[in-house]
Amino acid sequence: MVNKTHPIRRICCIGAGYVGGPTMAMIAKQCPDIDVRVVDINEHRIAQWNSDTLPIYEPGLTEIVQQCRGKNLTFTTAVEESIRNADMVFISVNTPTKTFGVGAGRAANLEFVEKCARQIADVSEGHKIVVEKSTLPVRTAEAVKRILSNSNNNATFDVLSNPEFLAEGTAIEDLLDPDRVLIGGESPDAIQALVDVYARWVPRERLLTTNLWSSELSKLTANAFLAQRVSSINAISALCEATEADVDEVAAAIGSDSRIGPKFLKASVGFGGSCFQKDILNLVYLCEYFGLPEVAEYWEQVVKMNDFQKKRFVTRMVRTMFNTVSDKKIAIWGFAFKKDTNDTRESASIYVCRDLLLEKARLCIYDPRVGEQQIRQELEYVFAEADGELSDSKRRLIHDHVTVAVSCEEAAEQAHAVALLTEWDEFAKLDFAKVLDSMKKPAFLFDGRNKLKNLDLAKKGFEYYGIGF
Ligand SMILES: NC(=O)C1=CN([C@@H]2O[C@H](COP(=O)(O)OP(=O)(O)OC[C@H]3O[C@@H](n4cnc5c(N)ncnc54)[C@H](O)[C@@H]3O)[C@@H](O)[C@H]2O)C=CC1
Ligand SMILES: O=C(O)[C@H]1O[C@H](OP(=O)(O)OP(=O)(O)OC[C@H]2O[C@@H](n3ccc(=O)[nH]c3=O)[C@H](O)[C@@H]2O)[C@H](O)[C@@H](O)[C@@H]1O
Repeated sequence: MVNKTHPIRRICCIGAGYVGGPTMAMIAKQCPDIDVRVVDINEHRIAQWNSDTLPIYEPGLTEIVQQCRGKNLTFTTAVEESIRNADMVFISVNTPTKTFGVGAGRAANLEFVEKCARQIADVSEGHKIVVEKSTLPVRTAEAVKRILSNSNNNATFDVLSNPEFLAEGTAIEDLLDPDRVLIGGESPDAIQALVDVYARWVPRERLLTTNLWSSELSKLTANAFLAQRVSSINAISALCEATEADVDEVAAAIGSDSRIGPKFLKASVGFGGSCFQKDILNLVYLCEYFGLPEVAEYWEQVVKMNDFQKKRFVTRMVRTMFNTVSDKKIAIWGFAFKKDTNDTRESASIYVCRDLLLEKARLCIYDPRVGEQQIRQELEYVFAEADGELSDSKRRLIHDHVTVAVSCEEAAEQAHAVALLTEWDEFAKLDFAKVLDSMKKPAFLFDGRNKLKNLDLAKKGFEYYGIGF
């Protein structure tokens, strides 16, 4: 159906999530001659993509979607038809950590990727390029190729790996001006076809081409290195608190060494997000699988340090508040895993809230982009048993001890403490005299992002504690 060296005219992306949606919107914007179809089995999500309120919050995304939707960008549940008509099919489905069976808690669950590959094999005709956009364990393309080789209609395929490096909250900036786009593959024609798509707006020298396995492994490695930097500075933050050093000063001092660099050295209550932990655990699993237990242990420490940092934050709160937070009202400012996103997956807030609830604190949670239902779902999920069931006692604990506020001020009203857990800019713009006035005294403020550090809140009457000083 498609000549191997033809330019790409029709793209189908399976998975309308945080990656599929923005990535395809950017391709549609930059390539008006390419018809881009984003498909998903989740009807609700597709309906949201077709509405005025997109399923994900990402600065700049709505404008691009509105510009292209109805022209060369379509969101649809017509999965098979869209695959059949495409020259190039991106697989951008979720690859969560396995929760059952072999590799549970570590390996990536590739069920959804495999289903996509089977569906592509079933419905395709002629020749197609299949692009792995999801983050996958190294050597996954081998399995994808084997599945595709059993096509119903003798279709032929090239498989490429094109991992995505965007960060949430800055997805549009990252897609518009990426440090690099990585394309791994075996067929020079297929690689060139994808290079030609990105070359419409990304300078050629930033389009890196590698073999399949390097590309797959580079994605896991990039996330592992990034997360390692956060865990490293967080480890140092604990030492700073014990020694009167200031972690932000240490970060600035080491970051000005050009070999270290200043980015990703912000100490925090711990990294969150759907990928860092998942991808490192996946790397750990792979290392164990390939008989490299020392390498596995080395990387696992990054996740352990992150867990320690979240626990340490709660322990410090409890100790500071006279060793008990039972029945104390604590305002939680921020539930998303970072600012400028509505994503709460693996957010440090979830774990801080869980541990405070186990101490029987009363939580009043506010996040500018996360609604009550999502907050309650995350808390129910974190308290669920291994079989996914929530016990009555835990349901009651959440029900009786959690309220959700519509503003920071409301959350802080009559609170014994505030815990700032997401670095939303609006938190630094509050009238802190008013906040102080409304709180119980001493008014404790635990800043898990050092967001308010420069506001001299200690001088203004708060008992102010940050990270790493
Ligand atoms: N969230 C992020 O910032 C980044 C994520 N990634 C990777 O990209 C991949 C996707 O991540 P997200 O977009 O965050 O996931 P997501 O969970 O937001 O979206 C995945 C979508 O795929 C759909 N889906 C699953 N199976 C399907 C099937 N058989 N047919 C049609 N639709 C199907 C789901 O319904 C869901 O809407 C993951 O591998 C992730 O590790 C990579 C870079 C950044
Ligand atoms: O594969 C992925 O999913 C993506 O994961 C991260 O992106 P993301 O998780 O969206 O956001 P980051 O900006 O990396 O932040 C991750 C977490 O680390 C925390 N963080 C980050 C940087 C820092 O200095 N300190 C710190 O605590 C953030 O608050 C957040 O909780 C990577 O930055 C992306 O390149 C990658 O594509």
